[in-house]
Amino acid sequence: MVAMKINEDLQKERSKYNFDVEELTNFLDWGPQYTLRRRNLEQKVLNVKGLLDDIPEEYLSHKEKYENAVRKAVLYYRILQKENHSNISDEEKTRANFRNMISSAVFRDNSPFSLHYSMFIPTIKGQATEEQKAYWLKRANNMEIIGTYAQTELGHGTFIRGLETQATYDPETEEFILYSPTLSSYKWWPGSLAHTSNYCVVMARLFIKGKSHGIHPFMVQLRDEETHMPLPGIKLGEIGAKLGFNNVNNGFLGFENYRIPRDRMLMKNAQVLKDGTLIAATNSKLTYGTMVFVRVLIVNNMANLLAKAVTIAVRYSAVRRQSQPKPNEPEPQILDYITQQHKLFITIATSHAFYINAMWLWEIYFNVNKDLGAGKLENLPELHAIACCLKPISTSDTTVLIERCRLACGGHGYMLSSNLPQMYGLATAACTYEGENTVLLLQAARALVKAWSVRVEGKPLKGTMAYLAGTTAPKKWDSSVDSIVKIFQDVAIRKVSGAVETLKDYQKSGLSLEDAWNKASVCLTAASEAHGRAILLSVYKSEMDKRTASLSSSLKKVLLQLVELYVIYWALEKVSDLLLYTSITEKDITELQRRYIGLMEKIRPNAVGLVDAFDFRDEILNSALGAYDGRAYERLMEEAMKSPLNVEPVNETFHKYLKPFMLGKL
Ligand SMILES: CCCCCCCCCCCCCCCCCCCCCC(=O)SCCNC(=O)CCNC(=O)[C@H](O)C(C)(C)COP(=O)(O)OP(=O)(O)OC[C@H]1O[C@@H](n2cnc3c(N)ncnc32)[C@H](O)[C@@H]1OP(=O)(O)O
Ligand SMILES: Cc1cc2nc3c(=O)[nH]c(=O)nc-3n(C[C@H](O)[C@H](O)[C@H](O)COP(=O)(O)OP(=O)(O)OC[C@H]3O[C@@H](n4cnc5c(N)ncnc54)[C@H](O)[C@@H]3O)c2cc1C
Repeated sequence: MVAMKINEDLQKERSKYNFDVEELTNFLDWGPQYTLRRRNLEQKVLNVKGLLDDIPEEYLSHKEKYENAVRKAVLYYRILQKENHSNISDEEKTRANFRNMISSAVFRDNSPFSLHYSMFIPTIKGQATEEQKAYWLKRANNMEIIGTYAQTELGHGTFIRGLETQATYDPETEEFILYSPTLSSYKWWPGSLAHTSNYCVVMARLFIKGKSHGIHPFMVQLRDEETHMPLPGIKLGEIGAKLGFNNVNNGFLGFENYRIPRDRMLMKNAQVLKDGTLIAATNSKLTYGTMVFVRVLIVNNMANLLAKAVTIAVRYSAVRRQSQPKPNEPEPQILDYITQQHKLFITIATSHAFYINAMWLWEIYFNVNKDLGAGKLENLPELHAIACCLKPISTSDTTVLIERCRLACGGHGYMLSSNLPQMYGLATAACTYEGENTVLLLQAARALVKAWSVRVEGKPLKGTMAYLAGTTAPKKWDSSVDSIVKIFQDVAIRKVSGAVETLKDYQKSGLSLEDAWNKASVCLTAASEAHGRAILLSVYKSEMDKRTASLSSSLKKVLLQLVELYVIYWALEKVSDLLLYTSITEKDITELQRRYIGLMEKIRPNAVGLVDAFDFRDEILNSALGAYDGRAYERLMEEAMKSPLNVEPVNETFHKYLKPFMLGKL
């Protein structure tokens, strides 16, 4: 094997760590056994020939990009499918996949099968009867069929109750007739829908004997299994080029009186009997189950995206030298600039905070899911409320921080070969999909307003809302990490009480609840954000205290420095709230700022170690700037040479246009 030549600056950085990188990797992976599993899977995938692109995706046309993505998806998912067949529970599978990012070695812009795994299979699991599962899950797991989740329509994404696609039951033939009555009722957006899937779960409005019974899921065959032609009555196509997700084959779908048998309605929660009798679900929101599952997944996914982005930006910042602050001294590594550390170290800490919160959220999800299996629904609203805070906060923070990582790489960060712009595209999509962020914060606000009325009635509050029973009196400032975390709860109490007051005031002025809600909605989303931040901070702190107990003291110290950095960063970001609701003074704020700078100095020697511990192989980073060896300039040049424009020294446009133009002939 040829020894890898490592950039000297990076080599020096790697001699400075004061913790064990492998120990941190194991910690982030949820245990060493999962590190091993992840690495084995990565190796298996990377051993497959033809999976990695010779020509970068971005030089392909829209059509070629899709075709190349499908070619790779087939090779890639065959391996994944074998892994998923191994005999482990969903809970175990989740842990094993927690930091699985190998797909980003294969696709920079997501995959045409991602909806099959992230939504189609989970919907069958969550919405189908045992009998339906036995049939459909087997086919889906074997990838005999490829599916997607078709909910959003041209006219409605957010407002599910406004969906127009009709599923009318015909008791004569025991069939549902699917119909798209308007242009706005066309399904629009589902990934894989355009040319990849041959089946999908369609969310449609159920009509029985002329009466509407709300939205229900239906398993629908879209294409002939042999020829892949759209079936008669199905209108399918692709929605066109997007900011990102260009491998994902998002499509549109309309129905012209398309008939499906009765047993194609997924009937775990609600059933339509042969004679058209409807047995309604115990809770109509059970139909929204897949969305909750994906919202939970997203927090973990954002932690992974951030980890990748910051690995690239920190390694690049260690090899990049710029400016000359001290005369006659060499140009410093840009990582030594405090402003650069301010951009990057919070990104490392945020990734940890999201990992820890995602682990915590997964446990809640699995417990609630077990309860649902036993017919117990009482913890579902809380899970929904938490997901409606953490999904928006994690996606919007990730979007901001990936952009910050890109800016931290200067001009080179603007190159697609850095992979940072594509990661931005993936993160910002998540602010919209699976429930637009503002809309979800407003859902969480409903739960908070309800909780407030429970408090007013003097009844106990449960779980993540229990702290809302605390006093609304101004808080004495105390700068210990534990106290600041607690103060974020106090800020949330004040914001919730303020939002409820605003809402009530508008109602008292004569507005309807709906109009008052609309007028108070900026305060309401701010209250939800504050509640979400309070959860994020307290879970990060308390879980880290718990989980680091068994770690070496050196690693524990580094991890707790990041917790402190995160807490102080947010205290400074939200200083206006602290000034409003606590006794914090200008002197306290200056002290916090100094402490924040001091922490960055402590973290600085470990910066490269911290990102190395994310343990992303170069293929996964897929970036000219972030490779382990730090040869950023060489790779930028290698990538530039892949540009199709560099194939010939003179482009034909010279003869066709430039020359005649310069000679005044054009
Ligand atoms: C295991 C293996 C692991 C490995 C797995 C494999 C790994 C794969 C790799 C993974 C990588 C990860 C990345 C994935 C990539 C994905 C790609 C992109 C996918 C993008 C897909 C999409 O983008 S797909 C469409 C999503 N489209 C929405 O997301 C619509 C939002 N819109 C709403 O969601 C509703 O429209 C909205 C607003 C609630 C109002 O709904 P509405 O009008 O019916 O309700 P109202 O407002 O009237 O009422 C509200 C009352 O309902 C209660 N409630 C409402 N929802 C509830 C719920 N879910 N559960 C319980 N309760 C609920 C609430 O708590 C209120 O309760 P209360 O009344 O007591 O206050
Ligand atoms: C990359 C990508 C992939 C997707 N994949 C799928 C898929 O596989 N399957 C699928 O079914 N769908 C998919 N979607 C669709 C996605 O779920 C919707 O776009 C999303 O739910 C937002 O709905 P919308 O587009 O109707 O936005 P709108 O609801 O129209 O939002 C527009 C604006 O209106 C505001 N707004 C809307 N309602 C309210 C309200 N009640 N109060 C205050 N403000 C409001 C929003 O905050 C936003 O600012 C995908 C979308 C994207 C971008």
